Amino acid sequence: MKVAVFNTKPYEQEIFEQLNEDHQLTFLEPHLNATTASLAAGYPAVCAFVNDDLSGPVLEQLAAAGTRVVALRSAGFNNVDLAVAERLGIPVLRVPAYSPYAVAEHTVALMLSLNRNLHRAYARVREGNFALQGLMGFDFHGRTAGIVGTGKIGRVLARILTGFGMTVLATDPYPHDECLSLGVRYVELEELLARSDVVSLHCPLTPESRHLINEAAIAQMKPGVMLINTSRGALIDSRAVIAGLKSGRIGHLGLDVYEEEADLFFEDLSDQVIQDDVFSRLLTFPNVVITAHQAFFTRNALENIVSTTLANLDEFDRTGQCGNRVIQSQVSG
Ligand SMILES: NC(=O)c1ccc[n+]([C@@H]2O[C@H](COP(=O)([O-])OP(=O)(O)OC[C@H]3O[C@@H](n4cnc5c(N)ncnc54)[C@H](O)[C@@H]3O)[C@@H](O)[C@H]2O)c1
Repeated sequence: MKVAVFNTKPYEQEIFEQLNEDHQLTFLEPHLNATTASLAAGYPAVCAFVNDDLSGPVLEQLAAAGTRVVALRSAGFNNVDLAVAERLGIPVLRVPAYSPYAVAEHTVALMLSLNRNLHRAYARVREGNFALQGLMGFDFHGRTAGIVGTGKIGRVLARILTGFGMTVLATDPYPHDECLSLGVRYVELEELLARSDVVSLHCPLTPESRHLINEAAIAQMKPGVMLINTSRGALIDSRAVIAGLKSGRIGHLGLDVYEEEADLFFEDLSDQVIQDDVFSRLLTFPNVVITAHQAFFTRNALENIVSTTLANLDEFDRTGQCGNRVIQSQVSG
């Protein structure tokens, strides 16, 4: 198929070129949005990433210019207006799993960095400052972790954290046998928030889960809680989290995602003034570590993303269908 691959970075292009056999791929640097959608004219397939805009108007433009299928290089699809895609007859394909280990391990990297102040220790030692004042952490062993969403990533995290000797609580509308056999106890969100020393988010972003962590949820958390979000930015109300950090209710915050990340992440903005005051405030706290949506970013995961994307396009090209198609009625419940 002729595929317009939007928002390509050199590291992905290299892997696409290694693994592609059958498709005519055109690599485009710009993000997909209402201004750039015209670049896809004449391409039956559009390949897009998490920070591309697949809202209704963009999908309308793509359909009018001949797009027949959208292949996402991601698991999440909250950037797609599925109702409009369905109405236009554009199937949306995704990569449901590429490496839950990559994201779960990055979650643990954030937990350990925050707890042991590695981000501050690294800078201090390079400056010749070998004092320990302010770097004291705590043993994770014996503490309680709360995992919100025990899907593929949450389950890997549960395995790692039980290995640390933590008590693991979880909340998920669909409790999983693997977690139960690890000794994970499923509780309501309120109990999880009240009892956990570490709260880590691994549920999808839906209209229901938007701002799941808001002022009221933060008020229920243990004083000094560590909050980690490697799922989707808008699960957290950033302004409420800033208030929680200022009051000390939140003792540590680790973010790999941010609700307004589309204008920031994946680009080098180091010589520009950041216009987002909420994000800039988050950067000022000593007990906050932010990474720019890199939890997925391992070679294993990228190879899986690319090979599954190509296989999705193959299947669609051959059969007009795809097992990895996102069906709105199956995800909105
Ligand atoms: N930072 C990254 O690089 C990165 C990479 C991949 C995925 N993600 C994010 O991680 C999320 C989890 O991925 P996954 O592969 O484990 O997904 P998954 O679909 O396997 O699991 C999601 C789980 O969340 C549960 N859930 C749904 N709504 C919930 C709610 N309100 N409260 C509690 N649980 C709820 C579901 O029942 C399911 O068990 C994705 O939705 C995606 O947004 C981030």
